[in-house]
Amino acid sequence: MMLAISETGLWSNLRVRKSRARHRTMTCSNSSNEGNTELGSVLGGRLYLGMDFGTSGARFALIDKQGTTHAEGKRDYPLFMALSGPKLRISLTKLTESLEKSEETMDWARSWKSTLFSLLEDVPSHLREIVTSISIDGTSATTLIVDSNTGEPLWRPFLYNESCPEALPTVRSIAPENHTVCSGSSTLCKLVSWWEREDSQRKSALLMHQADWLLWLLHGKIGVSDYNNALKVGYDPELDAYPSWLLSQPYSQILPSVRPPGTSIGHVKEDIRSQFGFPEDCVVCAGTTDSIAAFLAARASQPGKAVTSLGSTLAIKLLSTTRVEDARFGVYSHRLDDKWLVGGASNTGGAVLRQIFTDEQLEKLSANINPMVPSPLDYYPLKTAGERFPVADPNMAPRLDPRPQSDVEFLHGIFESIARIEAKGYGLLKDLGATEVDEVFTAGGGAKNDKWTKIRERVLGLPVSCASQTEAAYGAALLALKGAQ
Ligand SMILES: Nc1ncnc2c1ncn2[C@@H]1O[C@H](COP(=O)(O)OP(=O)(O)O)[C@@H](O)[C@H]1O
Ligand SMILES: O=C(CO)[C@H](O)[C@H](O)COP(=O)(O)O
Repeated sequence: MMLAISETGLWSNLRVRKSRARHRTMTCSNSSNEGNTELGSVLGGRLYLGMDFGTSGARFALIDKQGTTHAEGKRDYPLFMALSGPKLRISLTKLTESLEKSEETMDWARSWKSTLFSLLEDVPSHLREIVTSISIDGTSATTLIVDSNTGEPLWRPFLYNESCPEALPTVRSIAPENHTVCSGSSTLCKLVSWWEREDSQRKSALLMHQADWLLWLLHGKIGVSDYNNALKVGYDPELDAYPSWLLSQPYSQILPSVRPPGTSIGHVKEDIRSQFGFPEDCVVCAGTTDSIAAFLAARASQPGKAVTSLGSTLAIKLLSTTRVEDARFGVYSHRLDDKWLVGGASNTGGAVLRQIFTDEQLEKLSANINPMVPSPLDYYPLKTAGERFPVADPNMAPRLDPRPQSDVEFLHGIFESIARIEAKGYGLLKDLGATEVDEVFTAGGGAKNDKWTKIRERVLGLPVSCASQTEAAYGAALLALKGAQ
């Protein structure tokens, strides 16, 4: 039995394109998006819906064939606690303790499902009627083990940055040396960890990623993933198949099927279609991961161009003609059509900032930073112990001292230290043989901080600019557009 402690799905930043109003896409340069705003003039009369399920909240973007945004919105994840059985009569103290440990007892699947349907409600109903296709990106390696008959989770989800090092010896014994799955936070380590812990439910179990499961709620064809989300369970996007060393394992029976991102999986289920007023021909398309969606949104198409997602975490993606992977450093390559998105994801990033400063404080303090003067402070900003990239060390400790008296200096030191991690990441990709980076675009909440951008330009020694679009949801909408075509 589930007890919903509180539903805090806050409605924020819903920006609907008003007829005859000028619409402003969410860009760093605040360029406006000129054009006839009459609904009837929506190019081709059809719209494409992308949803991004990030670390701290979810967003949607609704675009037309030309890429013009017609509506966008955001929801924070509501807090559902998975309290069951006699604990229902727990004391307030126990409940408070549970809330404090909310990450362990949070009912994430219920929160994501609730957020999905809240976001669909937030899409203006008159626009929903002309939505042709939908796609979703989710945090990479966020893993659900569900009942293949009902889709109900059999276990709590393993989050993207969760590590299962106890499974590493088994995974290393079957995978090629330094393969992408040879990291404690890989999906395969999470699968092996569950498999070795649970034998009663193996027969009906099915592995799905966060984006796969949310898309399944819309199309109803269980067990379909994409080759970006499936990379970290061991899918080989070059072979376009699971490798034999994985298929020969007993748990390969619970792996999902895999499609290229953006390909149509099927029509929206009838109950969902009638509940939200989607047209009969509305299709649901295979998704991707959040940092790849952010890369797609930036529309960087030449090798050497890169996108740094400065969200709760720091994920870098470099477009390369060569594939590179080395789990010792948390480096792997995603396939993007005929090229490779080489990169990795660090646990440093905005989540550390959010532990210390509010967004308003970040704005105020940043105004007093001189980005051209290097900070002498040498931190390794992490929320908790454990790092994935450019060092794969599940025990790496956060380093955020000494803390200076001045919060401006403290924030400057954090920005500069994260910039150094970013620079180390790009340098590592070059050393491992990837195409050398020549320009970095930025996505995510940190993209709007001009002072941080200047610090990063100085530390990277490269031009750093704002992506024309900064939202992963926009990238997911481009996938939906691709799927419809
Ligand atoms: N002005 C700012 N300067 C730097 N970082 C910021 C600023 N405003 C918000 N952030 C950071 O952006 C992060 C949220 O970015 P977002 O892309 O929404 O994250 P995610 O989707 O990964 O949850 C927060 O952790 C916050 O600390
Ligand atoms: O940090 C993350 C969540 O925000 C993910 O790890 C990020 O998506 C990087 O993974 P991938 O490169 O597979 O997209």
